[in-house]
Amino acid sequence: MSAATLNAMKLVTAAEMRLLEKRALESGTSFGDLMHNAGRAVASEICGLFDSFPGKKALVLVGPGNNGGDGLVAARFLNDAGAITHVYLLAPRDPGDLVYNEALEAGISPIEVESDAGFSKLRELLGEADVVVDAIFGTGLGRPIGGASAAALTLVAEARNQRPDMVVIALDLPSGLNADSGEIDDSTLAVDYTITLGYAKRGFFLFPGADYTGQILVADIGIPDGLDDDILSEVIDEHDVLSILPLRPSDAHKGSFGKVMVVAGSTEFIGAASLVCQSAARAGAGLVTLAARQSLHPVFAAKLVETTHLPLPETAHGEFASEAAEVALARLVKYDAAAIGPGLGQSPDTVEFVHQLLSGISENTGLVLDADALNALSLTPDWWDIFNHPAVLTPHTGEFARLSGLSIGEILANRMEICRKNAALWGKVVILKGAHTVVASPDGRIAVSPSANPGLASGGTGDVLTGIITGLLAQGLDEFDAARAGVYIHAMAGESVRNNIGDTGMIASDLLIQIPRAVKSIKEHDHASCH
Ligand SMILES: NC(=O)C1=CN([C@@H]2O[C@H](COP(=O)(O)OP(=O)(O)OC[C@H]3O[C@@H](n4cnc5c(N)ncnc54)[C@H](OP(=O)(O)O)[C@@H]3O)[C@@H](O)[C@H]2O)[C@@H](O)CC1
Ligand SMILES: [K+]
Repeated sequence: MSAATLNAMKLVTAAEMRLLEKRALESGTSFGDLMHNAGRAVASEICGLFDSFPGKKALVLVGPGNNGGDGLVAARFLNDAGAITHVYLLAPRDPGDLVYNEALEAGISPIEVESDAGFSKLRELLGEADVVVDAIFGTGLGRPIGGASAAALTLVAEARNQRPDMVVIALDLPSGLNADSGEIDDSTLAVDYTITLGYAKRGFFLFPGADYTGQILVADIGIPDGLDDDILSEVIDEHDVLSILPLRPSDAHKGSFGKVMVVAGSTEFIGAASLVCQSAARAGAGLVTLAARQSLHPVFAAKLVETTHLPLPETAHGEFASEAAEVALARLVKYDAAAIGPGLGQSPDTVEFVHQLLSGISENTGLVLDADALNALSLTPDWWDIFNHPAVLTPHTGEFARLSGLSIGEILANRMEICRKNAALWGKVVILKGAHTVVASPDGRIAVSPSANPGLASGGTGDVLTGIITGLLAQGLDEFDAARAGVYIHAMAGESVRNNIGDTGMIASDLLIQIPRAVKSIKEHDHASCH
């Protein structure tokens, strides 16, 4: 979770970055200052990566636009810091270009792109460089990369394979990575570090781009404070989570931490209900009750000893009886939050049961809908016009496709933007699960998980997330806070398991005991950082 160590990290699109730049200029900062700050900050970050920097060999690949301009400034500061610095120009710079002339004055002799296809000079430099900076294209890329720039990037990738010690840095972003969608160009480099200017870009947390950035470092380029209040996307951060976690007063009793009802499980999917109940309790809920069909009760009663039980009436065929929803609703008025859906199945009687529950549930009950509750909703066209209870929806990509009518390809092409738009349309907090899970609020806020853990791609881990969020809702958090804190705690629990056993063979039950440990670690981290 390397990104989690960064301070609250806002995420911008290329258009938002241009807007922030415009605001900075309007508030009196000059573009020259921004570029100077950018190049200096990048050089300073690079120096900090080495125990001793003087004498190191730095190669800066410079493109035609302002990203290349930043590269020229960075080269000057790397030179000042004692590096043997070479600049390789992939396109001619304007003779009147200030930063180009400053580089010349500092004694740097830029090397013009070679006209022969062999790139012998570039190969020679790559054979020796300790650090290579990709300053070819930034947010202004307008078409696929071709010609000398593509060839140069390919040569860097080859050199990097031969000399793994060589450190490759992307300035602002790896050339060819789309700042908004995370799409990449064929020649985009998978770098060791991305030193990004002012703000991290959304595309760093979207695939395939997320696999290309290496560690992300955000360089301060002097955009004045207070200009980014309307930037609503960010990476979920430990300090934010700490600030929203419920307090645990010493004189608490079980009622202090809220009551959760879990409506889940079927003959086929027994385990889902257990995982939700245990996760809600592990997230701190005071009391968890499982409402499941009565014939399943003996199994659950043996397995879930801390949970209380509400057996629901069923038919002779093992389906929910028509009065089952009424029984659940009568009890639900005493509960603070409910999780509905995991492992319920999709038979017509179950769908009818879910519809009855959702149409009768009180506004005061915090609600998390997952799995078969989402599938049941999807069966009603324009379901969001009818079901207007506030709720957290936790779809994976397939469930999101059913809820929205979009194809999986359309969703994967821009998960953040799609999630944001649909959260607004549906009037719900929506969690689009996957690597770098996205949480979107109807008011436009987006929170992204810092974690992409393949170990979590196994059955039941989503049920654990649902339980955690419902447990947090019961303790009084609002939907968006419960969702982002829940996603973060779930990710931390997953990282702990991965650290212990690796990313293969992790099972959802492994996460359970890690939930309170994750909460403890968040609280202790704050304690440590205060002293
Ligand atoms: N925002 C901020 O606050 C600050 C931003 N800063 C920096 O500005 C960067 C954005 O700069 P930018 O707009 O000049 O774009 P950039 O990526 O350098 O390239 C554009 C050039 O490339 C060209 N071109 C495009 N595609 C091409 C292709 N496939 N193949 C060949 N050519 C291609 C295009 O020319 P054209 O399309 O007209 O042919 C144009 O000449 C940003 O990433 C950051 O580093 C800082 O300096 C200061 C503060
Ligand atoms: K770049």
